[in-house]
Amino acid sequence: MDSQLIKTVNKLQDAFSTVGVHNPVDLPQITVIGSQSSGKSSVLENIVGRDFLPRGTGIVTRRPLILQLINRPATETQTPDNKANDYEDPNEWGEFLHLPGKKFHNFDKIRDEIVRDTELKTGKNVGISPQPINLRIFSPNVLTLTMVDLPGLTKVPVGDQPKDIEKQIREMLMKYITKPNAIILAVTSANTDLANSDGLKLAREVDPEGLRTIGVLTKVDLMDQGTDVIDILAGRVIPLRLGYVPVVNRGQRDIENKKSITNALAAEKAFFEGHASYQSKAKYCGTPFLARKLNTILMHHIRNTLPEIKAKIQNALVKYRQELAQLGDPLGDGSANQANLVLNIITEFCTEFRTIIDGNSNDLSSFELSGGARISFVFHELYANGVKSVDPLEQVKDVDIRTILYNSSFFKRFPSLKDKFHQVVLSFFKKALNPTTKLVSDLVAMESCYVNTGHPDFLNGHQAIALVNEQLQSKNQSAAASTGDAKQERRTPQQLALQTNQQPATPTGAGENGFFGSFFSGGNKAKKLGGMMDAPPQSLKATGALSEREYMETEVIKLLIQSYYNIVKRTMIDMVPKAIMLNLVSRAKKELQQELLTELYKADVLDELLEESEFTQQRRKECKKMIDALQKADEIVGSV
Ligand SMILES: Nc1nc2c(ncn2[C@@H]2O[C@H](COP(=O)(O)OP(=O)(O)OP(=O)(O)O)[C@@H](O)[C@H]2O)c(=O)[nH]1
Repeated sequence: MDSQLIKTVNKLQDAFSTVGVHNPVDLPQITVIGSQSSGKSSVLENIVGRDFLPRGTGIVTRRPLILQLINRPATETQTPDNKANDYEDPNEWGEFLHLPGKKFHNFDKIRDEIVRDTELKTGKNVGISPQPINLRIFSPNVLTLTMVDLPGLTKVPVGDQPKDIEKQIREMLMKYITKPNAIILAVTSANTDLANSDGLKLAREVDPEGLRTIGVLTKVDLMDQGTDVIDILAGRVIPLRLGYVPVVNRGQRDIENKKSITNALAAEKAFFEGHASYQSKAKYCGTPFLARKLNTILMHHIRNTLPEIKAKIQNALVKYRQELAQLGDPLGDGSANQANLVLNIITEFCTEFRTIIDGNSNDLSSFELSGGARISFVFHELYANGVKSVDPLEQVKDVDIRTILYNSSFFKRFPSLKDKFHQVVLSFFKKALNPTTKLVSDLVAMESCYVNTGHPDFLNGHQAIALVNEQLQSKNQSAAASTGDAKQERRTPQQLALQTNQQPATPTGAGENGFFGSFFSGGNKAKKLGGMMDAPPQSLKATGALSEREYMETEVIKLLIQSYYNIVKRTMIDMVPKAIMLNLVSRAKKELQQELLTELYKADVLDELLEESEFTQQRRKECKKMIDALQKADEIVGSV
């Protein structure tokens, strides 16, 4: 049952390794970290009992190695205890996930394959890669256990290694050890100061209380005479809840002399049993104890986390199934589905378009805003205020955003359809824009070619003169206040008449066609503005001070022009949005759908339009793979 649990997690690990995308379930595993040359590979090899890891200088471990050890009782004839590394034991073999079905009985070949596949993914001797190598070792001599060997923490890049190699390695290790279900095996050589241990320092960042970190002290044999690791083991230096295990691996010389692991393990046992400091606790020291301890810890950990893993698998399944449903099924070429799909997209698009337009025209304030902005463009002085008053979110409602997102996800799936849609809609609006622009410029031309002086809102001559007179009077009064009464005496009788709103018999020498004539005569008030300007009553002085009469004439003309413009502005404000509504908006509402149908709903373009984007095809594959893996995982955890 116990090793069954670990095997279950191994199967889960495999199930997710094939997916190639982020594993949604954080599986319990032992991650090995430590500085370079601290002895990580030696510890792993001792646990396995065979030499199979690459050795050399620099960063040897450049990709995570997920090592699954599976205890399997010997089924073949007895094999020697102390075998050479290339001894092909029928009871012991390794299998790589990337080479399914191929059994490696020769452990030298396992090492070669690790080197080969590492170089394949990362290049020779250069970078590191987070893509793991999955190796499963079956043996009667191992305890069922899963460990992840990670690159050693290094300080200085060597050779052509990237300059930021330290950061890259750190980030990769962090990714593994941050997961709450990771048990951290922090390897530190006993002949260095524990406080400076890179592995322990990193572990503390993610596990500050030391709840899921196990310390392994290597090179205990290399410690100075008279020193030992007893204080560390007793938790008096850096306490860890899971404790420390001291080990003795083969030294460099042992490796050069091809000392077998069997002999090395025997030497380790003898070392602890014969050492004054460790003799009494020898059964808590050495590699076999470490392997048993790891097996127990991992098992407990898996048992505790299994319910949570089951729930996570279920949740992830739901999520991926939903996403797959949203991506839709791949469409067979030329199927009736294609035509339906395009028809649906066109209908939905046009319905949304109309809803947005109708929604805005119902909402008077926002309609005025869009109409107003357009008019402001025509009438420059309103423009700035109009633009300033535009609140970009006023017309964008949450539901519109969701609609656009929904539509764009459709379009994300079919990029050609999106391009063609865009083209058709754009050219439709371009076509509709011509008559709209023509209508608006005709409106402006109509206003500029003829002024209706009989318009009920148009200021008449009497009112204009009275207004100017008032202005003049207040101007004179303020001048008199500063220079005495002399100025006031200069007022003409005519001014006085104007001031009392009396109608003078002949306004300042203008004839019947004169400037004020048409207003005072009370005859046909409709006159061409050009005609009014054609015969100015007096030549106005271009320079120098104006006489009061000249001043009055000028002011009256200005007032009349203003009055005329006010009427035109109101007309434009009223008419331009109507012109736009008529030729652009209503027409689009009525005809856009027909245009889209004519251009896009054609058998001969459907295949091209519905070519799915790379993203959709890729993501569908990923989702399917993930669902397969999760279903397998669900079955695996269901069987425990
Ligand atoms: N004497 C002695 N030497 C050891 C011990 N553990 C490791 N070594 C030696 O230390 C060196 C580094 O050991 P490795 O196991 O390669 O260390 P590593 O941490 O895997 O190194 P990288 O993968 O390069 O980071 C080798 O020469 C080992 O023989 C030990 O307990 N005692």
